[in-house]
Amino acid sequence: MEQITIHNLPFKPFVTSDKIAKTNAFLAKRIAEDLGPDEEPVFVGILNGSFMFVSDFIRNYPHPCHVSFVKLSSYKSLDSTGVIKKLIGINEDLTNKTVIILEDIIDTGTTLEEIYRIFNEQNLKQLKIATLFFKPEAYKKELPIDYVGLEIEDKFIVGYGLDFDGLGRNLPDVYQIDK
Ligand SMILES: O=P(O)(O)OC[C@H]1O[C@H](OP(=O)(O)OP(=O)(O)O)[C@H](O)[C@@H]1O
Ligand code: HPA
Repeated sequence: MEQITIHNLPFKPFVTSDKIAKTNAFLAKRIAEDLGPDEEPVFVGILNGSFMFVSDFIRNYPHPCHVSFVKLSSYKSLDSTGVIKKLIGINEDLTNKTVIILEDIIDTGTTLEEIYRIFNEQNLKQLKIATLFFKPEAYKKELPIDYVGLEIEDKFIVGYGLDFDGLGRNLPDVYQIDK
């Protein structure tokens, strides 16, 4: 893998698609073991970034499950604006359901806070959070994160669904800003 340029900024290879695939399998196995075969969880992906993760993750999930998406948005560029908008919500009734949120990345935790606010209003059986990437040094909240794929340093990444100003989501591997 070579260094790449997106919007004039250099990015270096960081996590290969192979490592991502292994991490997905590990997360799905752990969640399946915790929930067991009869739970029928609703996996909820947070758009846009999570679309690739969700699609690969659920292929590794061995038991019956549902899949849905919500769209919230805060990031405009490299930094969070801190403003969250809920653009698409879930229509189905989640009362008494086990909901597992699937995030591509938890960074400052601003989005996660909003997720807890929205889903705690519904009378769920349980709410669990799974994220492929987590930046512990950037995380500013106390909210629990149940399943973490990979802990990473506090540097901007792109690829595998994650974008930098709209570009880079299609990259199968993940790249880290090189500066
Ligand atoms: O912990 P935080 O600091 O809130 O950052 C994490 C959020 O940022 C990204 O979404 P973004 O708002 O960029 O929207 P996108 O998924 O459409 O790219 C990512 O997909 C997470 O949802
Ligand atoms: O490092 C990141 N890359 C892309 N999107 C993001 N959203 C929060 N952190 C990131």
